[in-house]
Amino acid sequence: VIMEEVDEDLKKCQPVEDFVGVADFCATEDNQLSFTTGDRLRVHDRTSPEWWWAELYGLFGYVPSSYVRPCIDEEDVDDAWQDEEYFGSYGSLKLHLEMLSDKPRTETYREVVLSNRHCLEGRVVMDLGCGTGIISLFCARLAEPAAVYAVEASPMADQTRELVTRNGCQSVVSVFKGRVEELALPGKVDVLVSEWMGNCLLFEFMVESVLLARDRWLKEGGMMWPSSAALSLVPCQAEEEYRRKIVFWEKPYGLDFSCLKSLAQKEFFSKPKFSHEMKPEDCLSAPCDVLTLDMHSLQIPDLEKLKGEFCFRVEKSGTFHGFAAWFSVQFQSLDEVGPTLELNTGPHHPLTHWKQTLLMLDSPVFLHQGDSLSGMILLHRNPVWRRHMTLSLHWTIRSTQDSEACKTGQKSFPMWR
Ligand SMILES: NC(=[NH2+])NCCC[C@H]1O[C@@H](n2cnc3c(N)ncnc32)[C@H](O)[C@@H]1O
Repeated sequence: VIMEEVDEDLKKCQPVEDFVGVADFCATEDNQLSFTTGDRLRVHDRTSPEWWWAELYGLFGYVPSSYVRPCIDEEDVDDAWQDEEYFGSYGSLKLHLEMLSDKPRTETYREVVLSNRHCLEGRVVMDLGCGTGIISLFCARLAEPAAVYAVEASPMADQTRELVTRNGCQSVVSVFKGRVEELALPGKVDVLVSEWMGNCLLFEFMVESVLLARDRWLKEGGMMWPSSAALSLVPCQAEEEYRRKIVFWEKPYGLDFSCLKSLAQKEFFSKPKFSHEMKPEDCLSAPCDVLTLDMHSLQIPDLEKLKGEFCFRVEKSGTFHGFAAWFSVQFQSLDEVGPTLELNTGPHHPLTHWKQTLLMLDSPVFLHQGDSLSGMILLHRNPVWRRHMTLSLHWTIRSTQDSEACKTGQKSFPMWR
C-alpha cells in the first residue's frame, strides 16, 4: 500500500478533536475563523501542518495550528462555573454599591415587598443571592414574615450578618453563607425572591441556581419573585458608536488609517457591548419581546437553547447599525387581585445599571420607513463555560421600495466564550 493512501485514509477517519485557543486570532481572510484565548475549538481536519479546518459556535474556518493546544478535559470542566472569580467579584463592595445605587432596580424590589406586606405576614421567604441583604431587610422592616433565609455564597455574607443585627432584624432574618446548591435550610419557603438577572437577562446563568433552589426549597404553590422574565430586542441606529470605533480610522490627524477598519470591526463588534446607553430615538421600530420565561415552569435543561422570533416594522428611516437587547421582569402579587409589578431595563424606562446591550452588525444597512425586518434569535449556552452563552441572530429585510429585493443577514455574538 502506498503511504499517501494510508495518510489519506488516516485523515478521513481522524476523529474530531477539541482544542483550546492559546492566543487571540483575528482572521484576515474570509475562510479563516477568529477566536480568543480559551475558546474551545472543534478541529475537523488538519488540512496542512499550519492551517486546520475548525468550528466555533457553528461557524467554520481555518485556524493557525500554532494558536491552539489540545483540550485536556478535566482541567477545563472543573473551572466551568468560574466560581472562584465569580463569587470573588461579589466579595468586594464595588458590584454591591452599583446594584444598591440602581434606584429603579432596588426600589422595585422594595415596592414588591411593600405592596405584598399583608400576604407576607407569617410566611417564610428565601432571598437567594442576598448580597448585602437589602431585600431581606425590606422584608423584615416593611412586612412581618415568620422568617427570611438570606442566602449568599460570597464573603459578603459575613458583613450581611452584621447589617442584619445593626438594623434590628436578627429575630427574623437568618444569613446562610454558601452556595444554595450546597446548603441545608431549616425548611421549605412560601416565597423565593432573588435578583439574578444578568446582561441580556441570562449572562452569568445564576438563573440555574434559582431554578434548582425552586425545585428543592419552594413549597407547592409557592411564589417566585420575579414570577416571569422577558428578553426584548429592537433594531437600532448607533451612529456615535460606529463613528468612534470605525469611522475614526479614516483620517485620524490627517493620516489614512482606513486599512485598520476591518480589524477594528472584528475587535470591537464581534462581541456584545454591555452597558450601552441607548436613546429612545435610536430605536428604528417598536421593540418586541423575543423570549418570555415563566419562572414557575421553566426547567434547567430549557436554558441550553432558547429560541425566539421577531418581526419589526421600520417606523422611521435610518441606519440599521445593529440590535439592542434588554430585559424586563414581572412580580405577580401574592393575592390574585393585586397588581403585577415590573422592572423594565429598556430605553423607554428609567436607566438602570444594566443599561442596554448593543449587538453591532458588520456593516450598517439603510432602512426605509415601512420596511420589515423579521427573523430569529438563538441563545445557545456554552456547553463548557457554564456562565457563558452565544447569541445568534438571523434576519431578513423586505423593502417596500422594491418588493422582490430582500436582504438576509446573520451574526453570532459570543458572551464571552
Ligand atoms: N443580578 C446579578 N447578575 N447579580 C446580583 C446577584 C448576585 C448575588 O448572588 C450571589 N449568588 C449567585 N449565585 C449564588 C448561589 N448559587 N448561591 C448563593 N449565592 C449566589 C452572588 O454572590 C451575588 O452576591
